[in-house]
Amino acid sequence: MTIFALSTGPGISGIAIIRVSGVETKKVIKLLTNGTIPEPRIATLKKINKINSSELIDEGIILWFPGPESYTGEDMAEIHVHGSKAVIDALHASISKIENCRMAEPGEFTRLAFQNGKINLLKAESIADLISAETEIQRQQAIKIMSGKSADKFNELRGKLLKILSNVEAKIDFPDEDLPDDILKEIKKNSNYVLQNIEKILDDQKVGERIREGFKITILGPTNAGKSSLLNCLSNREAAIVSEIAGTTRDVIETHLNIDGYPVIVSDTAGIRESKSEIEKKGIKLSLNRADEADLKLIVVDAKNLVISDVLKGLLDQNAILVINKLDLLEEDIDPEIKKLNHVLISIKENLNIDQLILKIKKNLKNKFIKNDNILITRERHRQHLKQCLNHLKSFNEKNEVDDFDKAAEDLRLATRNLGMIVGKVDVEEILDSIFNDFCIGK
Ligand SMILES: Nc1nc2c(c(=O)[nH]1)N(C=O)[C@@H](CNc1ccc(C(=O)N[C@@H](CCC(=O)O)C(=O)O)cc1)CN2
Ligand SMILES: Nc1nc2c(ncn2[C@@H]2O[C@H](COP(=O)(O)OP(=O)(O)OP(=O)(O)O)[C@@H](O)[C@H]2O)c(=O)[nH]1
Ligand SMILES: [K+]
Ligand SMILES: [Mg+2]
Repeated sequence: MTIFALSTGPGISGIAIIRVSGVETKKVIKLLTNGTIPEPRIATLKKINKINSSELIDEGIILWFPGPESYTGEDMAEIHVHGSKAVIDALHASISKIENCRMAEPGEFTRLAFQNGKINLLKAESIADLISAETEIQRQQAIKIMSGKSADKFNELRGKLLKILSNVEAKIDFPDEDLPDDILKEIKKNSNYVLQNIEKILDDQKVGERIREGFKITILGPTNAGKSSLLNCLSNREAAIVSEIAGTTRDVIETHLNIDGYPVIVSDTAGIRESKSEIEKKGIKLSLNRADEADLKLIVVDAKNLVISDVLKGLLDQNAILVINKLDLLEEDIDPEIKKLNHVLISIKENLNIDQLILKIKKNLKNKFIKNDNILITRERHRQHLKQCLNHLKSFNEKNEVDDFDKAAEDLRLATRNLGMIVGKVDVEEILDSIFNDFCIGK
């Protein structure tokens, strides 16, 4: 099957690129240009006609990449045309008429690249991350993984396990021969090395995932404290409705920010109070769920009504900042007990001390992004495989008895398999759909 898709973004653009991959690629070029195949990898200007007609669609540039030296490893072509809906539609319609040509699924070009051994699974995922990167740090992380350092590390660890496995299997094949002491020592050394490396990689404060998905800040507090006002103030736009009516916000409202290159998702939530309204109660439940997931909580309270409920007290941990708002209305001193908490006094109305709050947020953020190791886990999938690997390795280490060699070998095989799945070295067919469905079309 030959696939094709628009690889540049949708909407009007100066130029659009349609990519083709598969055995019929040459035929597609010939039929569209009524002519010869350009020199490989040389941009060549051509008149592009409707199939089986001399009606001109557009003048465009054709790039011909004969397989296997192409992105997917198959024969490929790029057709660069003017980026209008009409040109793209006409081109799509023409290519669809050619036998065995169909529109590509999301991520299908990259899936082919993986299946044809051009790239490993980590690289495929990081290409998707690079395409959706919005901030500098997200771009750097994606490029780092694309360059292959993490994959090298996982392959190195897997290699060590395979080495152990071959020794253990030798013992199973020749049960009468004891493993020499130096080999037993080597096995112990290597399995501990892998174990410690994985433990170190897992002990990462989820930095990689935070960079990929965004650092989660949740605004919480009693009704009318100014939570929605704070969201609007931080994101510089009217994202949420502000009113003097208590209970205005019911749903969670999110905005995406870029703070010094760090991706941040700020959520405004329903004010927390005793409520009889079923809708409001649902909103409050959502607020508390968000509090659980947050990397940082901004607990907003009204300076003139400084009672902190038990629920809010429970949320004031080391990942929380107490934001005392409406400083402009404050007449008396603040309770010294409250002053002991990690707090900041602001007025959104008078724009007082907002910079202090942002500084505090940045400090918290930067602390969370510190990481000494180069190996970054960017997805839950990687974490799960590493945890499984660790469990099997621990179970392997517990088996010292001579009779347990069979079971030990099985533990090792499973540990090795889980490491292999991260990079895509072993059969991962069942997880490919879920990985590539997140891609955009044309990639
Ligand atoms: N026009 C265009 N720009 C693009 C891409 C593309 O496909 N087309 N890319 C798409 O991702 C990225 C560049 N990545 C690419 C990766 C591999 C090959 C490729 O043809 N690889 C062959 C030959 C390698 C070589 O000659 O060095 C191969 O791996 O065998 C092309 C682009 C970004 N820019
Ligand atoms: N005086 C004063 N009023 C403020 C300040 N910040 C917000 N307000 C007002 O406080 C009221 C409530 O603000 P909101 O942002 O809607 O409060 P909220 O916490 O989102 O309220 P709910 O969504 O109902 O829980 C509005 O009338 C705001 O204009 C401030 O710094 N000073
Ligand atoms: K309100
Ligand atoms: Mg609100």
